[in-house]
Amino acid sequence: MSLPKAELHLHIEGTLEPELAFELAARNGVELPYADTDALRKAYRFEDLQSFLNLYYELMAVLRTERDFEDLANAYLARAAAQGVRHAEIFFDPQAHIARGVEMGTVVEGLWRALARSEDAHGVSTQLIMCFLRDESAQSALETLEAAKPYLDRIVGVGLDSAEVGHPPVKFREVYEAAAALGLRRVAHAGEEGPPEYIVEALDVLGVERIDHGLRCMESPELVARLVRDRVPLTLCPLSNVRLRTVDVLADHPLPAMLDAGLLCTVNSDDPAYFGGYAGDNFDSVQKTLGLTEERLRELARNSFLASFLEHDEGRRERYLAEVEAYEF
Ligand SMILES: Nc1ncnc2[nH]cnc12
Ligand SMILES: [Zn+2]
Repeated sequence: MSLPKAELHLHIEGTLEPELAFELAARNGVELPYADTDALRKAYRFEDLQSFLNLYYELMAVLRTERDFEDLANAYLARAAAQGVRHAEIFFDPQAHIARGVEMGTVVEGLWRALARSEDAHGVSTQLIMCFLRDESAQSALETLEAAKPYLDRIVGVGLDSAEVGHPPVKFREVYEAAAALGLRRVAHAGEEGPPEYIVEALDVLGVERIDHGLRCMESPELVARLVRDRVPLTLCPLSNVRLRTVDVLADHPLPAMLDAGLLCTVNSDDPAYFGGYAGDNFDSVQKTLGLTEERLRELARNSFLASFLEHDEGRRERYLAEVEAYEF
């Protein structure tokens, strides 16, 4: 669906399509333990978040040079643009690269080469959000923030991702305080597999402005009331939820109930190469399977721009919002 939208929950490493993975593997002399792209695609059957993360981290071995990160981001931006994405706030996972001997500068500069010409090349404005891996130590997150200091003009905010359960937001209090002091915006994954309490903690302890996923807020009417009252955006990823078995089938997804409750929901792709669709595909799926009306779809698109970090550029936000209103289904 080409309805104009902002994508606010997108891991750039999760856009690595099998074809590009093999191309980069050949370019860098990296051996992949899969015979071909078909064999790799067959591995895309996940039991839960961890089983996905295992493959996600394994395939990152092919990303080694600035050019690799540039090619990765360019491929994503072209696909996103074709599905109506007008603005993308892009997550990246520096610790997963630094641990393999790929420096912060290689990652950020490589991504930046694509992002810097994205508006001209694809008509998509962009921002970068650096995520901390929550299954790594708090000390490692602090070191990562330190390593990012030379690149802060290219990074709008920080996020928190990877294996959720057992790694509550409070573990990262210090690094989020330091990030806030540096003027960085704050978001965090919470309530994907973890309990509603993690959402509360992300808000109260980490001071986040948006919750990534946040699905499990629906278990707490009190929390829903708070999220509605404070207009806290949730960056939902319906196809991801099905593939990672957070919901059994898309028809059971709580998105309609969440919209009815007055939550500020957005629809995003998370790791589109792995979960069967980009942003527009996610919109198509919820329209078809959940029967969302055109007015609801327009609301989701509007929300995506309202929840974006375009604050410094109100003119642009207004232009995007006008495009949403003018869109003809
Ligand atoms: N859906 C997700 N949840 C947590 N960490 C992630 N890293 C990449 N995708 C993720
Ligand atoms: Zn995610």
